[in-house]
Amino acid sequence: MDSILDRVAKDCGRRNSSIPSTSGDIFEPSSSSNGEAEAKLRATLVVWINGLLPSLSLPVNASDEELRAYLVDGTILCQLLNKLKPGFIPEVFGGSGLSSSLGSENVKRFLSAMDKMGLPRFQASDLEKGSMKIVLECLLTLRAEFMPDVGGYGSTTPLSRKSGADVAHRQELSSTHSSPSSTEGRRKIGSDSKFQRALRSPVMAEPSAALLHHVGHKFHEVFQLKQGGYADLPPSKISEMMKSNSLDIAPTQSLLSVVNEILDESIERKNGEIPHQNNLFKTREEKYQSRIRVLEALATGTSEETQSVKIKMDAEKRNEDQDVVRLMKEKDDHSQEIAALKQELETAKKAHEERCLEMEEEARTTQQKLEERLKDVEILLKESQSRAKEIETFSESKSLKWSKKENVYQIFTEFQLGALRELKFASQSIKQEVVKTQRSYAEEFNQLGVKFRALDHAAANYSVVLAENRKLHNELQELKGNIRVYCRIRPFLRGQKEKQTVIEYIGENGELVVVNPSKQGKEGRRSFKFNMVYSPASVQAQVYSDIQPLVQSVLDGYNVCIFAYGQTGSGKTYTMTGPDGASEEDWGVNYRALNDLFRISQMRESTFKITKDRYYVCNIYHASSTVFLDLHTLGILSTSQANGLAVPEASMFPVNGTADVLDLMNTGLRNRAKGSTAMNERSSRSHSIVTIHVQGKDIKSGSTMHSSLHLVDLAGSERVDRSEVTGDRLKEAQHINKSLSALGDVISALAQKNAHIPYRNSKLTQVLQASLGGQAKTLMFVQLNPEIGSYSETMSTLKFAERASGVELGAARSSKDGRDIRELMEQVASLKDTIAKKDEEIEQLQLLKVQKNVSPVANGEKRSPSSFSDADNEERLSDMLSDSGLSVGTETDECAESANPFPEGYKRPENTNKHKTAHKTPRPPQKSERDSPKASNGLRKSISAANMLAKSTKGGSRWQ
Ligand SMILES: Nc1ncnc2c1ncn2[C@@H]1O[C@H](COP(=O)(O)OP(=O)(O)OP(=O)(O)O)[C@@H](O)[C@H]1O
Repeated sequence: MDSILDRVAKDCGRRNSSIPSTSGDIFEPSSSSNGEAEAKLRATLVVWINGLLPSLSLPVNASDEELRAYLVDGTILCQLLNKLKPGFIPEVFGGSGLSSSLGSENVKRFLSAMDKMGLPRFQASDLEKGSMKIVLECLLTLRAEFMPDVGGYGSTTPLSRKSGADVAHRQELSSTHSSPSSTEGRRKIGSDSKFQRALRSPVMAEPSAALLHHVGHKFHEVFQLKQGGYADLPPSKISEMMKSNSLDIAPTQSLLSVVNEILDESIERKNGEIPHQNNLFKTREEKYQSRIRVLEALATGTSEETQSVKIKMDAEKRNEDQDVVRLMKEKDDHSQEIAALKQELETAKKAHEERCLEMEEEARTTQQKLEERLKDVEILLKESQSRAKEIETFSESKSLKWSKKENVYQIFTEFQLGALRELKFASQSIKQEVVKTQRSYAEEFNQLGVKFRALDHAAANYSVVLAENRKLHNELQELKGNIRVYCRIRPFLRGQKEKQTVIEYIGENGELVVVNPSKQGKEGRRSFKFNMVYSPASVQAQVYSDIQPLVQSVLDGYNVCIFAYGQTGSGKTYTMTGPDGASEEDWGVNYRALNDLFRISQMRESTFKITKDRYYVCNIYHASSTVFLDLHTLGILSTSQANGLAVPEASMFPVNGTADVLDLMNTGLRNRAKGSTAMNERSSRSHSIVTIHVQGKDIKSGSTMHSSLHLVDLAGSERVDRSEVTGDRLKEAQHINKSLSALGDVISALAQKNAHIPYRNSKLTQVLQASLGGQAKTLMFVQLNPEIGSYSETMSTLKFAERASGVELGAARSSKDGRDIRELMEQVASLKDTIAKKDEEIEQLQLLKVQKNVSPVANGEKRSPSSFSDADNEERLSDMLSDSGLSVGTETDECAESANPFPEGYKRPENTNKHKTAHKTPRPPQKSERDSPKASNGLRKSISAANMLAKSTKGGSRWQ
């Protein structure tokens, strides 16, 4: 079967001379060759394609192969179709270098689109290498489909003159009519146009005109009146048409065209639904074709032939009628089917419309939401934009700031780098210097090491030398027998408001600086140096630990005297005894010393036997009365007595331990006179002397030892104006001061090494004579009150102490290990000398006496020895004995001044006369004295002289 193109080409060729062309380009009379026609056709198509896709600018005279080359990848085909029917092929592969697979995919899509539209198509292989005719035919069909005005195979209006917009407009119209609501209309239009096309086709152009002319427009009327498609014609109409002989006289071509159109429409309608009918139609088409050919032959053939043909045709016509009936029936069936389908379509359409409405509603809501969201987003966007602007501004200012800072830092860094360079330079030079210094330092260090070693050696030597010095100094002190002076400063008392002190400095080596509050600068300062100075913070144990060796030396046979001196309230009793009701910790020197003596004597028991421990307490009141615990006779005896006692033996009590001593001491303390002054609430109004007398024997050597320990707490000196005392208390104070000044005189005399030491000026000095003038170890506690108000007393106390520290007593001597014999020997020797001197003096006295006895006679005032008063005699004798080293205890006028010198509860000794006599009686000569004939002789002489004198006055002697 010839293709449309062939037919067109043939028709063109057949009629090009007789039938003038009313159409456009391709139907113009050709040069009789198919090639030219094809070329024209191609050109027309190319122009059309270029019109739709101007960007392509395909060459108009492109050959088959050239066109193939353009179209082979299907891109242009798909684009063309999309142009005609937008979005019909959703995805088109394109671009240069498109792969063949994608190209073939494009072609496939184009072909399937053609199938969908029910348009004839070519095979993919045709495009690749087959006949381009089929391809061009297909494109022509496509053009005709979308551009009916132009026509399928030709156009009255050249395509190139039609704008793309017109085409698009038509397409739009077409698509508008193709909406579901106007499907029918579209079909009608489509059918109508096809029919019109068939009528207008070049094939039909001339015959149809002729036919119309010959058949009196019948056929034309039939088909012109037709509205809608052939399928829509009612069966009655069709049978009417079939029966009418208008068809018989209708030109073959017209019939053929109509049949073709009907078939096309049928195919169109049934496409996809009844594929097998296509074949049927095709067969039928062929049949008609043959019939047409027969009819044509008839038109030109003989009458016989016509007859036979007519018969044949009648038969065929009958068959055809039958076919028509059958077809009509089929058509009815199909109509019913179509109605059902229409109904179905309606329902589907309704459902679809509902769904559309729903979807529209949904879309509206979604749109609203989206709009709201959009608004929100817009607001957000605005905010973000403003924020972004802000940030931008801020960041700009920041960056400006940072850049400024950067500049500053840069300058600073540069400056620092410069400084660093300088520093590096400096550090290098310093390093060099350091290295130099290190070297020199190392050298110096070595030298220093050498020097240090030498210094260390010297220091070691120095400490040795220092220790030796100290030892030597002590030994010298010992040898010199200086009175040791320990100064103790009382702390401020509780409740004392004024706490300004006169003590400025306390040195470790006994230095003390006192400042005068009324004087400024150097003048107001006075420094002193003693063996020891105790600060107010010092405690009893510490103080005692320093004097302990002294106490121990008592058991080595030394006489020791410790006495406390100071103004009233300066802490003498505190140091010597301790505070009232003292605990063991607060015990004073007295308790601790006694305790030690007993402890050490017990420890030495195996080597040294203590044969006699004696203890007595002596209170000197008003410096005139002496109270002994046993109320025995009172008297101050010679310090030269072998037992070293200055009081009679009768006053001694044996003690066996500390407890006994404590009892005795407490009794003594109770008996001690006390009174309250403005300076001290519990002022001691008497001197208190505690004496321990020790006698012992060395078990090995058999040598004997006797020694004594005096612990003296003097009554306080006081300025009566400050102590505000009156009456008896004033007298008391005056006496105390007197006895203390007597002590001061003795100390001064001793310090100045006077020949005459006025021991006898007071009882106190007489009692202490052995310790102050003898070869005893003597220690004085100088007590100070640090108050500013006591400055003058403090100064006089310190001056006194200074004088005392200068007193040299000579080396202390122990009575142990025969020393007493040596001492006695020496004593004897000196006594011998003294006695010799005294003998002479006595002789002189006797001479004097004789002269006196003679002179009264001569003067007429003869006076007997008995005419000397007791006092005169005692005085003279005492002086004589004192000068000769002997002392006689006398009860001076001071004693008489005291109305009742005994403390309460004590009675004056009964044997007053005896007492008086006794203490005026010279003591019996000692054994050593008796042993020495010369001494005893001299002594006897002196004693006899004394006795003689005594007898002349009182006639009694203690040593009788
Ligand atoms: N070192 C000290 N530590 C604490 N208190 C002290 C010290 N020395 C003295 N005292 C206190 O000072 C006051 C006076 O002391 P104390 O009676 O011993 O003086 P004194 O010199 O004996 O006086 P007086 O001569 O009038 O008898 C007392 O209350 C005593 O307890």
